[in-house]
Amino acid sequence: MSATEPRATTLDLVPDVAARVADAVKVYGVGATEVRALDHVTVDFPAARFTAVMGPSGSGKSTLMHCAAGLDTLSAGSAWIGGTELGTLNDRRLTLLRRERIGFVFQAFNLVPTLTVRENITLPLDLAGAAPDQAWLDSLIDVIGLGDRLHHRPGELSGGQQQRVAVARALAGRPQVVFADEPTGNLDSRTGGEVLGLLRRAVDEMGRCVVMVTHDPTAAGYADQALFLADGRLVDRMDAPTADRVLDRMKAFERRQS
Ligand SMILES: Nc1ncnc2c1ncn2[C@@H]1O[C@H](COP(=O)(O)OP(=O)(O)OP(=O)(O)O)[C@@H](O)[C@H]1O
Repeated sequence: MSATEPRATTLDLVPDVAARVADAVKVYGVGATEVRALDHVTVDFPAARFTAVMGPSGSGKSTLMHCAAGLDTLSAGSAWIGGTELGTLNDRRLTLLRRERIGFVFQAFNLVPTLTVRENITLPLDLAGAAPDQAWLDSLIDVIGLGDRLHHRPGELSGGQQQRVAVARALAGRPQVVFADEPTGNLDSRTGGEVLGLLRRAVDEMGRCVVMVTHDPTAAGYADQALFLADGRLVDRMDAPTADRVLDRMKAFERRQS
């Protein structure tokens, strides 16, 4: 490619990649306070696959997720959602892309307490002025198993039920990718399992790409692949992880670091 040619902004050769970061570097602060939160990380998040991002506290998991989702910008390298490089977008287009192509699930549920379950689920669509796809919404409501609670407020639901609503909200706009940051961090193991089963169904039955940051080997066991970060670097990955294998790998890292 000549120096005068425009930079490529599509990834046509890899259509099955829903999200990607390439040679990603993120530096916070300057001089003595500089922290290299991501240090040349390249990773693909395939379509219709569930990826768990693991690693010790401070290893860069949230930074990776925030930069991949366009909530934060990279210091160097590129982040892509499908064929769109986020660094080429202005703020308005980035906001639209996040709204239309990405769903988010947070540890703290983040539902609006004054709205009903149904209103919370359709909130992103309402804010975007988009017409809901009724058949899709019906199937989501069916999958989360809260059809009899649609007119309840979040305060009348258990934590696990609230997080199931948050997952439905994340999926309501049929996003290309769902980013989930410790989605089971506030839940006991049984309700956590329900939420993870729901994310799994979003991948298997709805073809979504799910990227989940977690500390929990059991949660990672629901994923198709687990990525391991340490000191801002991608140090390992595991296909078809199980809780036991992930736990063994984490112990091995700890032994190596001590
Ligand atoms: N806004 C910020 N300003 C300065 N440093 C930051 C900022 N955000 C994160 N960091 C630093 O970047 C590094 C990676 O942080 P990050 O939150 O991505 O780690 P993490 O793996 O998600 O950690 P945890 O599991 O504790 O949530 C840490 O050293 C952190 O202190």
